[in-house]
Amino acid sequence: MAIDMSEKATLIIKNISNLITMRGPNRPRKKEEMSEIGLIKNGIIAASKDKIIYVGSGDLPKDIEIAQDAKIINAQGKTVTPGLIDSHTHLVHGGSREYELFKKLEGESYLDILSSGGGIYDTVESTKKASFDELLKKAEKSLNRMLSYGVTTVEAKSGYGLDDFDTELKQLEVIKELNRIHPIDLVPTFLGAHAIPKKYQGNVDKFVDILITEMIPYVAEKNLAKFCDVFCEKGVFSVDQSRKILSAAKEHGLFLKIHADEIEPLGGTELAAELGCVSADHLVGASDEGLKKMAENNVIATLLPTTTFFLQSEKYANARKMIELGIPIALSTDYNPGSSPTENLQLVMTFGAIKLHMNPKEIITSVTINAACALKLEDKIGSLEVGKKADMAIFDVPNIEYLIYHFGVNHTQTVIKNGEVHDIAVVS
Ligand SMILES: N=CN[C@@H](CCC(=O)O)C(=O)O
Ligand SMILES: [Zn+2]
Repeated sequence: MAIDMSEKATLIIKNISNLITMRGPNRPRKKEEMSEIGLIKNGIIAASKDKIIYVGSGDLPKDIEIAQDAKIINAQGKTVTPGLIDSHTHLVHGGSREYELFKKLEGESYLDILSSGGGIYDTVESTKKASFDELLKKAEKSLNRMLSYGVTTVEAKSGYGLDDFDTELKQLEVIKELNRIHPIDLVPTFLGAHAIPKKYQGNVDKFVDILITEMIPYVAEKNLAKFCDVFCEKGVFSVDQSRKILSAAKEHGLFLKIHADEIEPLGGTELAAELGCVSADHLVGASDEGLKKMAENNVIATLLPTTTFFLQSEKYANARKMIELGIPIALSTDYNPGSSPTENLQLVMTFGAIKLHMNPKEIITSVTINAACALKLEDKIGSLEVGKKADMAIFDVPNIEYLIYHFGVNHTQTVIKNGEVHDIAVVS
């Protein structure tokens, strides 16, 4: 096992029944690699402040110095994984849309609700009305929940201001502030192209122009986002409009994501391959041709099965076909007030098994190293290896199969973020 003896251990987790390291190359894992989780039985892991300095089994080598006030955790009977990564969320928003669930139960579709001025537009109004502090407090509560589920890094999008740039910026500033005050690391994404603003419904190209010439350059220049995203969907942004927006973002140095073929097979998957998006997300309606192109161009598929569930759709993304084609998969909550109001990534993992037919090892890969790659953070997080961040979750479960099987509850006992210990109240 690799070892760094230059610093004293400040945290040791020992007697770990199942230590899931995810060790291996710092790149997206595909095909059979998605089932290589680097399991160590009777594992031990040591960190010096926020960095991992040792990963192995049995005892710590004698030559590692232990700090006097080192924290030692006994993880007998437990399972330890890299801190989970939620790589697609709409974390910062005002209000809620519980009424929409019941409209959908009465037969209205998500896109019907959106085209009649509800859905995302409803949240745009609530987010405009909410103060910076109100948005901050609400998102902080969600982040606390996410941390409690074992999540240590979260992507967060704007997208509830649209043409109201001040609201878009307010969301991005809230994300920046949360990054400062909350243990979870946040990765900001600009999603001004989340719906056609009501004012531009007859003139979408004008809004695309504003996005390209004003909003994206400003967001990039002020370093307010790492990624740019577009909702490419029937009745929202077309493939051509999405191409224009994402190409401009690329020119301004932003990495790309796309909400692609979520409901209708429009061609967002093909566009993701053409532009070299880091990830294409949703993909329920993706064409076989589009998927082949994604595989050829190393685009990660971020799948969001709780969204499909909550939209009450019969058809889920074809994860097995994607894995067969060599597309790396990340799994995420898509936490948002309309189509996936849950912060529970453990629940998403269960959906990964039951609805996407992924095996437990593929599922763990999808919420650790592949999710890290979907955020371009694979050099820092996603696996437990010397030199990487001390971000880990200790689950009170005998194996990862159990974590996925006993569903809808929280199995986290302790979360380690940047080497800091956060105890989570579990019922045992
Ligand atoms: N589909 C577009 N955006 C979100 C939903 C946002 C909302 O409904 O507020 C999604 O990824 O599911
Ligand atoms: Zn989304």
